[in-house]
Amino acid sequence: MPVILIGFMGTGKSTVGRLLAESLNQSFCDLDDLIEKEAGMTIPAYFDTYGAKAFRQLEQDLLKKAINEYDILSTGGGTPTILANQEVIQAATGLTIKLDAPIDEIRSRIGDDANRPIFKKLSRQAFDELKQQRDTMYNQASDMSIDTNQRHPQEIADEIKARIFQNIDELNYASL
Ligand SMILES: Nc1ncnc2c1ncn2[C@@H]1O[C@H](COP(=O)(O)OP(=O)(O)OP(=O)(O)O)[C@@H](O)[C@H]1O
Ligand SMILES: O=C(O)C1=C[C@@H](O)[C@@H](O)[C@H](O)C1
Ligand SMILES: [Mg+2]
Repeated sequence: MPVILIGFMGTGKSTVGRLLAESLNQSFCDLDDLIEKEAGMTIPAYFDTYGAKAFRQLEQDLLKKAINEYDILSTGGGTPTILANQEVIQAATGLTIKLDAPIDEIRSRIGDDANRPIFKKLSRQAFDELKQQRDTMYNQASDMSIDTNQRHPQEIADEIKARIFQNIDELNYASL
């Protein structure tokens, strides 16, 4: 069953997705990594060179491709904020899971990581507001939400694994 991880930047989508794929021995794609590979440059360099609109278009094109190719897909923090991407995610047959964390925990996790152009450019207040605004979209696009605060990424991957097996059991039971 394909798993799509969504959520605000710094909630651990890339970290947990990788661990989950390793533990299930399934294929994994990190959409941001795929974008960087395809573009031949880092995301901040892509934003600086081509702008946010071009970035979102490339992200959308690669989301459509990757969603059918991989078992576990970690999206970028902004992926579900685009309507067309929400539709692609909702049309996928797997489980879409929102990862979450309190805003101060997110701030301390991403700290001065220069690889997140949106974080770098926003004031503290604007960053808080962006999370609130985006949370509504993540909630709409996901089947379940997991609070990652004070939890090791491996523990979160294990919880997702348990939820996947629970889901498969329920589907099998329903088809009896
Ligand atoms: N559960 C956790 N507890 C503490 N630190 C974490 C946890 N999960 C991830 N981290 C750390 O937080 C930082 C951001 O994690 P990660 O890159 O996985 O987030 P992301 O959701 O993929 O962000 P983005 O949307 O920007 O791609 C990393 O330094 C990672 O090691
Ligand atoms: O929150 C966002 O809009 C982003 C998050 C990152 O994963 C990258 O996709 C990029 O930096 C944009
Ligand atoms: Mg990531």
